[in-house]
Amino acid sequence: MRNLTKRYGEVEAVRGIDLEVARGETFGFLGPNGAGKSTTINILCTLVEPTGGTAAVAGLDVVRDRAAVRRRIGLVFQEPTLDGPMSGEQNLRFHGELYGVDRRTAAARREEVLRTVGLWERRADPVTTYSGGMRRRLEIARGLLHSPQVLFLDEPTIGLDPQTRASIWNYLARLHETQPITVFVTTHYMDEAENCDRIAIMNEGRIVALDTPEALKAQVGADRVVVTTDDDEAAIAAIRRGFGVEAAVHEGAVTVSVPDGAGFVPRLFAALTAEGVVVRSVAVTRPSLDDVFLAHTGSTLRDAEARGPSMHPMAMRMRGR
Ligand SMILES: Nc1ncnc2c1ncn2[C@@H]1O[C@H](COP(=O)(O)OP(=O)(O)OP(=O)(O)O)[C@@H](O)[C@H]1O
Repeated sequence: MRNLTKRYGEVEAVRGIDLEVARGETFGFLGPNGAGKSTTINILCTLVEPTGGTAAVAGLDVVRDRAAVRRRIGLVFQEPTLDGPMSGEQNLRFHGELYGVDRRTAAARREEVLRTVGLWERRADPVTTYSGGMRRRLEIARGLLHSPQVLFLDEPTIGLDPQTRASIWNYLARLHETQPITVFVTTHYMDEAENCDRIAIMNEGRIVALDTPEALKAQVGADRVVVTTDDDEAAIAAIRRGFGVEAAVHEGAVTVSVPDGAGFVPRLFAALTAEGVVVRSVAVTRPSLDDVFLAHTGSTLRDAEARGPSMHPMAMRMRGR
């Protein structure tokens, strides 16, 4: 994307995005409701034309080479778009015919994607008998059927229980082992964003943060080390002398902020023991992606999740077709 913009009348939904996602990358797209994520994905999927700037997917311009882009992408929406009375395999067969999947290889390809998402044994059962997680996995299988180079997932696990969400990410990880597919995913779940190679946080039409989850968390600042001792005053003095940092008692425990908590703990132990201070417990908390999100957008991911999904033009538009 190069200086990508999209304006809806007075609303500047996307305000000049520059972004490059590498082949084979799992890229997470986060942001509060109304940040412009869906608009951006809609442009990449050729469902919406940009007002300005350019975007290319798999090397092809999303405006000039629209049909070619469509053949190279797979889409998984929040809104279910499966045919319930048909079996899992029939759904895939139907989709394969729509997408012109080669008939000679179609059956083998169906088996491959159904095995990837763990639904091969249930392929003949009507989709109405599938659980929510199984349906979502079938949608992912369907998105993969025509061997896309880029898979777009718009909140693929919303409304699913934590175990099922984890299993879907397992399938996505397994997918990466077998094919060099690029995955572009929006999510409101912090733990899911952790699975991404890199994430971008969007706010008010702009990308406000872009890096690996680890690097983003490191930018937020220090780890917090919380230690309970038999003599907090002596501990605080020892930390000041030994490390030149100020510790303080919060909620009954000595608390200190340091850049590398895990590396600090053994040295802290040694210093306190040398001073005759007995350490009862030590805990290290690292900055979470929620802290990152909060720092950049002024709200937490959980706030964003609690507000729920707003209108999703991509799913609405596709259903309307
Ligand atoms: N078809 C449209 N017509 C007019 N305004 C729109 C349209 N689609 C999106 N917008 C506006 O553009 C802005 C960005 O919306 P968008 O749906 O891209 O955000 P989002 O980050 O995907 O949010 P959500 O997480 O709620 O889906 C919002 O102010 C929205 O109201």
